[in-house]
Amino acid sequence: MITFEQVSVQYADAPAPALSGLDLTVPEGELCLLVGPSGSGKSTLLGTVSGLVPHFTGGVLRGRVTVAGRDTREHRPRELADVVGTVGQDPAAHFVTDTVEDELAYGMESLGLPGDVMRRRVEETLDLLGLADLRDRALTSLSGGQQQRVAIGSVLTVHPRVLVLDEPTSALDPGAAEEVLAVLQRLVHDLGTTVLMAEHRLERVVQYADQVLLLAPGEEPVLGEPAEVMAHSPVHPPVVGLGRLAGWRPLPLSVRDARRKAAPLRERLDGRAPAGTPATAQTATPTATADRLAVRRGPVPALRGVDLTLRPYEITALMGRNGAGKSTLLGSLVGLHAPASGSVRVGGRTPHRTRPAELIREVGLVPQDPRDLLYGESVAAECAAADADAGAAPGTCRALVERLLPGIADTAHPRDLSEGQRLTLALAVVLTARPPLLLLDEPTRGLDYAAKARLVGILRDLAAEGHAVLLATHDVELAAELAHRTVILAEGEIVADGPTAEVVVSSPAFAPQVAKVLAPGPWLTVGQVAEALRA
Ligand SMILES: Nc1ncnc2c1ncn2[C@@H]1O[C@H](COP(=O)(O)OP(=O)(O)OP(=O)(O)O)[C@@H](O)[C@H]1O
Ligand SMILES: Nc1ncnc2c1ncn2[C@@H]1O[C@H](COP(=O)(O)OP(=O)(O)OP(=O)(O)O)[C@@H](O)[C@H]1O
Repeated sequence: MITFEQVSVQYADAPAPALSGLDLTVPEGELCLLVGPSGSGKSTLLGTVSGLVPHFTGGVLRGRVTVAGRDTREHRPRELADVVGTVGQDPAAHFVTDTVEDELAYGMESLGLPGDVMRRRVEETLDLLGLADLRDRALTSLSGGQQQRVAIGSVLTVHPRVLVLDEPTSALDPGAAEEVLAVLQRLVHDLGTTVLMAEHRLERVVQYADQVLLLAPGEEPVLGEPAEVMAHSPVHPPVVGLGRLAGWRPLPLSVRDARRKAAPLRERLDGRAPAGTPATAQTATPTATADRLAVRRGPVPALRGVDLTLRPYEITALMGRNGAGKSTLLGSLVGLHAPASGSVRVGGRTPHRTRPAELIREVGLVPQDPRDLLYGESVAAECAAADADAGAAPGTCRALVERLLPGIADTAHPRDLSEGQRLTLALAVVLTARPPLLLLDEPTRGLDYAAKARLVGILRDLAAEGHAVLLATHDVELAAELAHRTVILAEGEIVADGPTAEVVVSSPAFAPQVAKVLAPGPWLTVGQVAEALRA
């Protein structure tokens, strides 16, 4: 269905090709998962299929890519729209209408489908993606995850033969991610749709893949059975890490398969406990507090009666369904939203009444879309500005970028960076200021496991020095790895608040893979298990 013949892509000014030597076929009716480190060329590869590369991105495409027999270099994306549906990494950037319902219908309208078919498919899709209550809403008023659902829905309504999806679950809560993947699997099995999908959170997707295509810089692309590729892949989900550690063959790809093999490991671990996270200073003066905080976003009561205290030395994960109010809470802590009632204090100040120049000494936010923070013309300029704003020694920000994700060019324009590279830059800009309170909104989009591990290291160091960290995330593995404490929001209210191990294990939606495999044991991460086995 999709063929690549000797494909390579070279962007202007880039030192090396983003993609080279790609020679393979994705058969009809299969779900092919594209994996590889940040910046390895996944989005570029997807772009050659949807026609965005090189028509919209620039650069030179060599070789030939065909989809359903059409050469993507000779057909612009519009002329491929009846066969290929594409969801990019930044859904909001590609919306063409103003409301949810119009957006879902738009693709069908441009293909001239009959009105009754359009009506039916819009209704089906609203239900399928949990969007029925939002049908009349302006797209700009949606939360990040709600926008991503609309973007996925708008390509599903067209029933294209090929779906090209770039990190389609990155902003989705765990439940929604499972639902979307179940829908995709049904399209593959029942309608013979071909799906090509890039994703970093392999724990969510690898068990649905028929084939895995691994890209790694400087190495030949590898296409194969998921279990075979995972046995050697540098990026792999926790269940595979556990399987490799325990020597399970064949390698399990799902929690269910791993549980079947786990009895001996559970016995070996019996009577041991994970090394506890160091106790935090409960007595320290709070860094920030919310007191009966209520915030409205338009007509929506986004936060209701929120009581929260954030302390130095503590890393807190903020979790909850799409639209639960996570971004709103982070925004309130940096003064973006005034309380409707109740109060919020950060470093003794009231954020929405504090001048930005003063507030940045108290609190820094890495927003859900890192573009909101980046204005420079190059990586070097952005870093120099960050050093100056923070009064940090020249080179501080650049060193942080290098530590998080090595190899990003100084001269690159932030606009041209891969998703993970851009997030890395935004993280470094905020970390340069070393504010006492650090807020991160979904900080692992586009990041591979190695970059995530380095981010974990940096945040742990900051917490150990007395910074308070609050991260809103759908990444249950990250929360398990990093957070001392987990707070769960539901419809604007806090419904759970306690030590991460207790909060996440008691909830199937938020439990990490290792906890599910080794339940009822107290284990959350592969690292904890490895350490216990060494001891
Ligand atoms: N339009 C462009 N101009 C110049 N360089 C680009 C452009 N788009 C991407 N690149 C570079 O090409 C390389 C591959 O980027 P790509 O977005 O394909 O990676 P990726 O594997 O999708 O990364 P991520 O996992 O972070 O999304 C990166 O080094 C990136 O900086
Ligand atoms: N301008 C607005 N008008 C109406 N409703 C809004 C507006 N802005 C936000 N909302 C709603 O407020 C609620 C909270 O949004 P918020 O972005 O805080 O959610 P979230 O928990 O961060 O979600 P996600 O996980 O999807 O990022 C959502 O239901 C959202 O649709």
